[in-house]
Amino acid sequence: MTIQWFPGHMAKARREVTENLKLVDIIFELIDARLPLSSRNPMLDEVVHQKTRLLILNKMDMADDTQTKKWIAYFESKGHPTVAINSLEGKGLQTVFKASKELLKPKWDRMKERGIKPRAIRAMIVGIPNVGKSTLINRFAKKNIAKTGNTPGVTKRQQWIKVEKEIELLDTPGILWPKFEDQEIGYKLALTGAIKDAVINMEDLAIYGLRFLESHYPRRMEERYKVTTVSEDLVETFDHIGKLRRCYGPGGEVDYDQVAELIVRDIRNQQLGKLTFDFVNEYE
Ligand SMILES: Nc1nc2c(ncn2[C@@H]2O[C@H](COP(=O)(O)OP(=O)(O)OP(=O)(O)O)[C@@H](O)[C@H]2O)c(=O)[nH]1
Repeated sequence: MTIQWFPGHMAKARREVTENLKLVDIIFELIDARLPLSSRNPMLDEVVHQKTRLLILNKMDMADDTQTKKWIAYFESKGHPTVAINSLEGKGLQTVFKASKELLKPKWDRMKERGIKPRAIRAMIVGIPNVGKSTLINRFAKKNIAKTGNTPGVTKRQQWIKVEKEIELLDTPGILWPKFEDQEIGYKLALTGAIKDAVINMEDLAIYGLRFLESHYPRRMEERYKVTTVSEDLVETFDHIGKLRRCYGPGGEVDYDQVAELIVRDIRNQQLGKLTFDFVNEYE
């Protein structure tokens, strides 16, 4: 699903998240592990206020492991509990449960002290499009299909999915918009498939991708494309890659559109390995 984020849609999305916040004890902020800053919603801090929150770096199978570890340490140092998971294969889900229980223990202890019978922890997922919200919900749901049904006092279309003995998840995630303020973030989101190709110029994106590889993963670029630097004269680099990978037009000349698509596809399909596009040391 690709959403056009007009002001009206943004206001509606924000309103929905704010409404659902009242129903839950904890927010699972789903982030793309390849883009730990660029895939966060710029206003979520404001929307969430004091609500307990767990940062979940999803798609860890596609991200650079060294960077993922650094990002977890970075967020934790800023006071944000953080875990990394792979929703597609259901890896790391136990860390989500464990962290949720730990984070809510003080609240639950207080409830017990006041004689309130412990109930399940209620959670909701919030994240930008394509970050893996539905995949994670399905993963949770399949493990423990029993839906708990409508809870009194809760809008009837909302269902709670029992994901674990003591945890329930709202079956509708909160979808918020990504950051679009700068072009670089746009390119990063496009390289991970979070933005539709139609709104992006493929050649610009491929050039951004190559320059990113040159500065952050030069050895992998060399292995794949047999170049160590991106030439000032981009035609030279495109010609080189085009010949290497046989991207020819009908007349036998290098087809630059094909080259651009190939580079973007290679990056997205992990032909250059596991990549993280936000480098933690650039933000520290
Ligand atoms: N490799 C990998 N792919 C994942 C993971 N989680 C989700 N995906 C893939 O990411 C894509 C988007 O996942 P969705 O679950 O549809 O994302 P969403 O956040 O619900 O997207 P919207 O409905 O657009 O808001 C799908 O192709 C998933 O298979 C993961 O942990 N690892």
